[in-house]
Amino acid sequence: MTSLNASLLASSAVMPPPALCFEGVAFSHEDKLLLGPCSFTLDGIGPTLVMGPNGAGKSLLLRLAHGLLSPTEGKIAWSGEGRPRQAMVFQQPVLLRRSAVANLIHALAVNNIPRRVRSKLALDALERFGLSACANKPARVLSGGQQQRLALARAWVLSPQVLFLDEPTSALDPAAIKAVEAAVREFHQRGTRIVMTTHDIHQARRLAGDVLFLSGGKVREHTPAEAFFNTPVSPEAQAFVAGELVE
Ligand SMILES: Nc1ncnc2c1ncn2[C@@H]1O[C@H](COP(=O)(O)OP(=O)(O)OP(=O)(O)O)[C@@H](O)[C@H]1O
Repeated sequence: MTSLNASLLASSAVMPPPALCFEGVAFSHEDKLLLGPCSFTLDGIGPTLVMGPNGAGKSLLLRLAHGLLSPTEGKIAWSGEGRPRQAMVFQQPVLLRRSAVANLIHALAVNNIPRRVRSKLALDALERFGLSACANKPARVLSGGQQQRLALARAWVLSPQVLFLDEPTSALDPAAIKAVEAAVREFHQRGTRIVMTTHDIHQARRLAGDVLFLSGGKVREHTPAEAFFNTPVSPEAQAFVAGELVE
């Protein structure tokens, strides 16, 4: 491990992950309210799993939190000073037309990591994610599972304090899902705040520390995972956990 990663790791091990606070946040488009207004704070250890039916507003919530969209009302705040280091992994990985290792080196360069350590950090991350043999292959010819692991490796090299994952496993087979879930756990153990959407209730049971449940653009419930799965309170969450078709 390089001293750069070691020092980032040491700092994230002692620091609790930054808390995320939505205060009356809403997002409208062409006068149509799509999300909120919603207020909640993610200050537990997580991982936070964001669940709800299609169109509930899960991706919008993640994009707002990550800063890809601005709320039309309300405020999004982080504990600590400024914005934390954060990364996002999407359902379809967004990779550059270059080799796997070059994708990681590019991410390090964009984040001002010194040139002399970039190759070593990139190769270490590829090894960590079982991608050493693919280092020089074009990223876009990798399998779906390999591409998703590459997207995770790219997040990993940046030692994010917060990682958003938007349905990262919905296009993957069971073996690839297992690899992604193992990586999510490792980020979490490293002290990264995880906020992840999924449609897979079994996956949520495996990973969640707390659940944020949305339907119709509203946050219906935000509770520890055990309470959500055993004693959901809102009628929408009760129906969802019971396996009924919720709109
Ligand atoms: N940038 C945008 N501008 C306008 N409308 C949007 C935008 N992003 C999403 N929407 C709309 O907002 C609603 C919520 O979409 P969102 O993608 O957040 O749902 P979701 O819960 O993630 O759904 P799914 O489970 O199908 O991915 C949808 O009606 C969608 O069409």
